[in-house]
Amino acid sequence: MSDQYKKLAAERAADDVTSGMRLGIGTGSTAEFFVHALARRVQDGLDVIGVPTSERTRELASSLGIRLTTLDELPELDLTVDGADELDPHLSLIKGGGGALLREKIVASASANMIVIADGSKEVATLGRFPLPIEVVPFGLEATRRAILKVFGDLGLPLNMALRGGSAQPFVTDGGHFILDAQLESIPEVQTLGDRLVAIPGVVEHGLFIELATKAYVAGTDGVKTVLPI
Ligand SMILES: O=C[C@H](O)[C@H](O)[C@H](O)COP(=O)(O)O
Repeated sequence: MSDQYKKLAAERAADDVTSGMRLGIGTGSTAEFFVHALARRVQDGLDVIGVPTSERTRELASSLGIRLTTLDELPELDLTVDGADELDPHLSLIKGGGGALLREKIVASASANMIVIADGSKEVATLGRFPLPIEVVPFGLEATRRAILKVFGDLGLPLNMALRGGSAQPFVTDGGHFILDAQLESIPEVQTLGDRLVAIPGVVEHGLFIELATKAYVAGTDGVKTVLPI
């Protein structure tokens, strides 16, 4: 069922794309529906150029005939369309469930607008039910882990964090980093937490996307609704 809603939201976002746009193209199962919808429009003559947010998305978009480039070639984009693991009424997001948060955040930050596409299960009043992905450099992992836990302790958050993939075979991101997933239950102060995390030297990025999304299409039994940040 949720696949059907992901597809509906993705197709609505594809309708917003106009010829000449420079597009950031997201990662994940919802973004894949967008790539397919966009490819159909490209086959019908839509002229766009895209910057993918992961190798996975690059392969899919390229195989479907979408013209691609890199952010170095095209450092300013008109619109990024991407999924999310959670979105709140301010359109603050948790992203990175698929491990692509770093490139996704760089691409979204280089875009004038960002549309989030999601099924209704991703909507929450307060972020935190979904484990927060934190991308870290492998060097000094244990020291970085302790520094992160210290931040959680200072902010009264649960000290509950796991290395994605496990220590025997950690998941490695496109950038060659590891991911720590923090089960925080509820994050009342997203900005404070984000600021404290990026101040830790071993932290590359975290999955909190704050003031990046300009609109969301959220699909459910009542169809697709447009959400603007409050
Ligand atoms: O790293 C992955 C991305 O942030 C995804 O956009 C996010 O995890 C949502 O993925 P999905 O659309 O598969 O639920």
